[in-house]
Amino acid sequence: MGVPPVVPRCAVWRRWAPLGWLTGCHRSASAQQGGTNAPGVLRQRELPRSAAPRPCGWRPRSRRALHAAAPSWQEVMLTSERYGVRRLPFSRVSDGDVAFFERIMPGRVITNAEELKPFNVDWLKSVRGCSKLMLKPQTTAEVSQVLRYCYERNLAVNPQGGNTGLAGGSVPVFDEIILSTVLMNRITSFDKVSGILVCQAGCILEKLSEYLEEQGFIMPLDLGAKGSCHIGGNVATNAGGLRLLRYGSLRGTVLGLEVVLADGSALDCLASLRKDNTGYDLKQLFIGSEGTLGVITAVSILCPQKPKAVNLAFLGCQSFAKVLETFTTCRAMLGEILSAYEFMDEKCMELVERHLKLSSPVTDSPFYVLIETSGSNSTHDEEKLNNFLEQAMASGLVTDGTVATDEKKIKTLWSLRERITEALTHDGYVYKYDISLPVGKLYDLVTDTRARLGPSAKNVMGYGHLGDGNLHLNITAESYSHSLLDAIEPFVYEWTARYNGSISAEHGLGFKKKQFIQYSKSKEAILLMQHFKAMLDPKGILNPYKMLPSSS
Ligand SMILES: O=C(O)CC[C@@H](O)C(=O)O
Ligand SMILES: [Zn+2]
Repeated sequence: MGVPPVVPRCAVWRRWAPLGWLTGCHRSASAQQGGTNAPGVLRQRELPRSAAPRPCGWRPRSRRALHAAAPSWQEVMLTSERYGVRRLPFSRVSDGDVAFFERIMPGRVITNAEELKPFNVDWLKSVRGCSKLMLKPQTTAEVSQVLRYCYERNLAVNPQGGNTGLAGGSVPVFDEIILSTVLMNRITSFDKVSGILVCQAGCILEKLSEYLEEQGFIMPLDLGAKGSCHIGGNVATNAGGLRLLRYGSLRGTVLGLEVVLADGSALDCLASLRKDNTGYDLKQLFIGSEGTLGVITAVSILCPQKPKAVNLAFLGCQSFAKVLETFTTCRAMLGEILSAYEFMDEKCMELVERHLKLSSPVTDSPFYVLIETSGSNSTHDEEKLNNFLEQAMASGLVTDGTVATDEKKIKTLWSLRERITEALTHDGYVYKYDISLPVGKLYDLVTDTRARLGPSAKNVMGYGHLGDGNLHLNITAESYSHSLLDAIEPFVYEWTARYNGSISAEHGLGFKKKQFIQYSKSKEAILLMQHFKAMLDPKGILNPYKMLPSSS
């Protein structure tokens, strides 16, 4: 990637370069990033240009690379041992069960222990189950058959998409049958007039994005795990991501769902309507239910028009107060074209540089912000952005920065933020907290946690979706330790509850946070959730040990 020679380099303060240039003293990203995760390499368009519905189950881009670099499966302690969990009295998978599944989906029944290993461990290598069976249905009818059988036999089931979850919700705790959506990867329809996409649950988010982009649309959500995560898993966890500020949450953009319930009955709520006020909105029950109420098999989702002009500014700020002020200023000055406002602290930058060999495009600062604009008129958008940047500069809100309009350069800048999670996995064991807070208090939690843990933590850092009031507080240590965990929890949850925050903004509760739900939900609300669970899944076979605390 060439840097325009006319741009002043490495000055203490640089003038803003014309939009579309990456300014400053960063080294060539293409020479340094390498690896299969490098932007541009990973997001090559693989889809043919035809608009016809097609499967979208291409090989995920990033999980392989990450798994290759991380510790081996055997090093991950069994969840049941680490957390002292007792197995519930479900039946155990018998040879007869395997024979039944082989009959209904020949060749798509995995019992080989080696093959099963990656699906028993989460992406973070923090929880591990010991499932002996994975099933790969292709149709809703097959999911129905499987669940009907499991329900009768009292066999526990762990629905699994791309296994990119960060709260331990996507892998078994014991020997639950893994019900993978990996082969449910067909796009059913896309309506260019309404922008409504209907697809199976196992479509990979990035493949959907590529498919839509060919037609002038985008997915309303975007996240770092896009190369592996499945849309069904996104909906099941109500994933937020980088575009929520602009397009809202999946609770608004998902228009319909098809779900198979625990007893195998299929619930068709796959509406493709913007408006539908006929009775309770049942699909909302399954959005964010983390596979505990039903298995999502198909999704109908409203997709925005692809913006014609996208700009990304990467800026350095001297304090968190300036990060906040920059946000209010840019919201006021950019208005409708603001599409993302993300922040990261200097620790995050240090770790992406050290572990991923990415390079910062700006001079070292205590905080960095990424501001994305998306609009339909590049002249108008650039003028607005320039005005904002001049003002931010003149008033000392930001002390350094760079701007990109070129798609490749935008991706390079985004990767500094998107790949923090990956960088942290190379730093040791990661304790992960995904907190919603009043935005003004967001970084205080990082500072207080850092002060509390002192040298017992290797690194404590904060980043996230500032525009959504969502902090990702991450703590690394050489290895997992009970005593460090005890120092963090419930401290972080109590702190969050004190400011009426949420202990899970977008990652869900999964296995790791289910016992702490009471910090964010009232007793009555939890009880009602348990009633819903008991009504829809009376035997509790769907994703047991997750999301809700045990009622006893
Ligand atoms: O790793 C994390 O804590 C956050 C992951 C993801 O939600 C992100 O925003 O990058
Ligand atoms: Zn996030």
